[in-house]
Amino acid sequence: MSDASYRDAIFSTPLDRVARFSFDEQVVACFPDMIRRSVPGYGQILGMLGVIAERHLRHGARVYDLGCSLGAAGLALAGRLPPAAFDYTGVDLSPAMVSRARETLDSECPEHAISVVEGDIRTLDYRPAGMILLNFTLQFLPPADRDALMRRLHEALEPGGVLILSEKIRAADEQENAWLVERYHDFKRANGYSDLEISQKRTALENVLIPDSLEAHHARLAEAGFSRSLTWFQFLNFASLIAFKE
Ligand SMILES: Nc1ncnc2c1ncn2[C@@H]1O[C@H](C[S@+](CC[C@H]([NH3+])C(=O)[O-])CC(=O)[O-])[C@@H](O)[C@H]1O
Ligand SMILES: O=C(O)C(=O)Cc1ccccc1
Repeated sequence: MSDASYRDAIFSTPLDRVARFSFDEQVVACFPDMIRRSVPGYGQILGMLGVIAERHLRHGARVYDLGCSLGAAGLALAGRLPPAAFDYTGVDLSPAMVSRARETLDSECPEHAISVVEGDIRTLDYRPAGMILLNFTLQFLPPADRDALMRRLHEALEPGGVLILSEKIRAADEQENAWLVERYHDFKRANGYSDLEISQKRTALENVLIPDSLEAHHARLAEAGFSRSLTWFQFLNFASLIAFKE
């Protein structure tokens, strides 16, 4: 397997039938480029994970990165924290993502305690953790499965632990939502995506990526038992929340 990364051109030519979006080999091969050009604030959020961990993570505690894809959050943490500071477990359902993540993390941060598990975050057996990351992953779960997962994650966190939840969001107000979605498409255009790419990817993501509103996220976190949550980052219709376990 090569570790080359390609420019995302998946939706650049007209497709007879646009298939449901999936995290297959084709997506894995261009994923770093796709996510950086498609998620406003992605790099800034990653950069803050280590900063937040420095303030909130008990020394040596476990960090779960759920839906870790290529392990970018693990790399970001390892770039800022020494090896003894944390024990990283990345989890992803896509075998193609998991094998690439293992290769990258093994070669980029051999000193850090890092493991990557292929599995479904809905059924994983969680061990106690100091920090749980859901960086643009919850949005891909069926909405009916989201509340139960959040309750299990709250249970797995140690007292004083934090959960970081980054998501594409839907504004509760329709007019506000339409403006954010239009400017998001402008953002993608400014990053080199054509109208065809934007519209075919939108079709592929229908009923696959289902955004909630910020209000729904905060309400779910409260119901799961988190004593406090706040939105620490927003750029267009993408946001990141932090939730605290007492
Ligand atoms: N049930 C599931 N169980 C495990 N993994 C899942 C599941 N459903 C989806 N995934 C995985 O969640 C990841 C979502 S991408 C995360 C980016 C990363 N966090 C990053 O910081 O670069 C976000 C995006 O592409 O917008 C994919 O790798 C899926 O295979
Ligand atoms: O590209 C989009 O339209 C998105 O919503 C972001 C995204 C980024 C990477 C994979 C799937 C969705």
